[in-house]
Amino acid sequence: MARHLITSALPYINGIKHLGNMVGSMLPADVYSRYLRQTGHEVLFICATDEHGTPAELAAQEAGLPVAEFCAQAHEAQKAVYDGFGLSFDHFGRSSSPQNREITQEIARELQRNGFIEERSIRQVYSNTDGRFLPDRYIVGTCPHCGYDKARGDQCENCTRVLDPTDLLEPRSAISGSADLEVRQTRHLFLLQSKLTGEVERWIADHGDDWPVLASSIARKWLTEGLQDRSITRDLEWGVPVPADVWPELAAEGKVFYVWFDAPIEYIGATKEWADAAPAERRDWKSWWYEADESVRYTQFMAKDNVPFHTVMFPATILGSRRPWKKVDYVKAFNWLTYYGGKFSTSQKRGIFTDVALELLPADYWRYFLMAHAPESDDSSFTWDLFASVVNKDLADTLGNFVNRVLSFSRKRFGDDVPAGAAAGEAEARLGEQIAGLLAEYEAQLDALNFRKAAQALRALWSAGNAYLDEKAPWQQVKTDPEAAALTLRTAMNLIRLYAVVSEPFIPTAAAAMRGAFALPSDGRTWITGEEARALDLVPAGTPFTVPPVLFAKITDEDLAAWTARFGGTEA
Ligand SMILES: Nc1ncnc2c1ncn2[C@@H]1O[C@H](COP(=O)(O)OP(=O)(O)OP(=O)(O)O)[C@@H](O)[C@H]1O
Ligand SMILES: [Zn+2]
Repeated sequence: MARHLITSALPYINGIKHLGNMVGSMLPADVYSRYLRQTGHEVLFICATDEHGTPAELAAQEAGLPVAEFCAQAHEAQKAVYDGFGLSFDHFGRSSSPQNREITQEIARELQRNGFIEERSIRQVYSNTDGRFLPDRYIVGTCPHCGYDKARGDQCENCTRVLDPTDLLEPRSAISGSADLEVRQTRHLFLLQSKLTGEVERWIADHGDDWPVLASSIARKWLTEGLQDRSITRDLEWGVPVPADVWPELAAEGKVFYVWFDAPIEYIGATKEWADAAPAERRDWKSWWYEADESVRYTQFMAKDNVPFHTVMFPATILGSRRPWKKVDYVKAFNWLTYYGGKFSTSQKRGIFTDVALELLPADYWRYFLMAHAPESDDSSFTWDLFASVVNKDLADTLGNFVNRVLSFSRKRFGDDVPAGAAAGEAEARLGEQIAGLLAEYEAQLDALNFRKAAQALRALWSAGNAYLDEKAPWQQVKTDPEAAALTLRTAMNLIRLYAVVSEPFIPTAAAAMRGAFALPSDGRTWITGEEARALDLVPAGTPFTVPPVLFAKITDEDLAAWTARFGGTEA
C-alpha cells in the first residue's frame, strides 16, 4: 500500500477565503484524502496558513493589530471555517511556526554552501520617517496613466497597469503617509536559479509527463522562458529572519526571507509541527519527507497561478539544497472558478466567501456543487441558478428524496426493522451488476483524480436507485404482493447503506446521517468491494432503522431571489 502525502496550496492569511480558493486547492485535496483513507491507504494530509509578507503586514495595519497578533487571530478564523467545511487535515499549521523557521534557514544555509546564493546590491525606496526600506506595495501615489491617487508601487488597482515605484507621481509611504522618501542602495540575497535550470529541466522531463497537461504545460512554458536569479529576501519585520551565523550583516539589518521562499517549505514545516504536536505518539515526520522510500507518493493540489512556484521554483530550491527532500510526484492543478464569468475578488469583496457560505447552507451542499463543477479542464462559473438547480436535482431529488421515500414508506408498511420479503430476483441481479460497474467507474475516476467525472459516477449511483424504485414501484407492489414490496425496500435500503459509505468523500455529513439510519452491530466499515456491491446484502433483514431528518432541503425561489440580490448575481 502506498503512503500518500497530500498537500493543499497554503491559503494566504490576509482574509477569509472565497469559494474559488476552496475548490482550487483545499476541497479536492480533502475529497482525495478521504477516499484514500477509506480505501485503506495511509494518508498524511497537510495544510497551513501562509502568513508572511507585505499583504499580511498591510492587513494587520488595517486591522490595527500587531502583525503576529493579527495572524494568530486570522489563522483561528480560517481554521474554524475549514472545520465547518469538514476538511480532514491531519495538521493545519502556520508558516510562521518555529519549525518552518528552522527548516527554511537550514535550506538557505545549504543553498549557500552549494554556491546557489549570492549577495547583490539593488536600489530601493527608503522612508526616512519610517526608518525602513519600503516594499513596492508600501509606496502609494498618483497613477501616471489614470490619475488614481491611491495607486501602489507595484500596480494601479484602478486601471490595473503594472507600475514601478518610481513611476508614481507624489509618492508617499503607505505606513506613515510621509513623502520623505529616497532611493538607496541595499543588499539582498539572490537564489541563482539560472544555475539550476538544467537540473530542473531534467527533473520535469522525468516527471512532468505524469502530471495533468495544465500543470506540465505551465511548468514547461516557464522553463522555456528561462529561470531568472531571484531575490529571496525582503526588508520586512514579519518573516523568517536571514540566519545570522551565515549572513551577520544582513541579519543585523533585519532582512527576512521572501514569502514565496518559505511558504512551500512550510509543507515540510507543518509536517514537523504535526509530529511535535503529539510527542507521545512518536510521529515520524522525516519518513514522509527525508530520504522517503518508494512507498511515499506525494500529491499537491493548487490552482494554476501557483503551478510555477511548485513545479519550478520550489523544486529548484530543493535540488539546490543537495538534500534528499521528497519532491512532488503528482501536481493536480485547477483552472479558475469564476463568479458569473468574472473574478472572485477578496479585495473587491466580489463573490461568495467561505464563512458566509456556511451561514447560508451546510457544508455538504457546497462541497458537492463545487466538486461536481470543479474548474478542472477549463474555468467554470458559479451562478446562483446553476447552484440551486444542482442542489435541488442531485442532492434533494435524486439522493435525499430516495433515502427519505424508502425509509418512510418501509416504516409505514413494515415497521422499524428492515423487512425480509422475497428472495432477490432478476431485477436485483441486474441492479447489482449496474451498481458494481458504476462503483468501479467511480473508483477509477477518483484514482485518476478526475473529480468531475467521479461526481458524475456518484450521481449515476444515486440515479440507479431511483430507476430501480420506479421500475419496481413498491407502493403499487404492496397492494398485491407485500413480499415483493419488502424485497424492493430491503434492496433499496442496501443501496442507502452503500451510498452512506461511498458518498463520504464528497458529502461526509449526509453520509454519516445515512450510516446512522441503520443499527448495524459493528460500523467500522470503510469501503465496499465490487462483490459486495453486486450482492447488495450489507444490511440484513431484521436490522432496526430510523428515518433521518431530510438530508437536503430544496433551495426555494425566494432563497434564490434573495441570495442573487444580496450577492449581486450578474455578469462581470
Ligand atoms: N477563483 C479561483 N478558482 C480556483 N482557485 C483559486 C481561485 N482563486 C485563488 N485560487 C487558489 O486558491 C489557493 C489559495 O490562494 P491564496 O490564498 O493565495 O489566494 P489568492 O491566490 O491570493 O486568491 P485571491 O486573491 O482571489 O484571494 C491557491 O492555490 C490559488 O491558486
Ligand atoms: Zn491607473
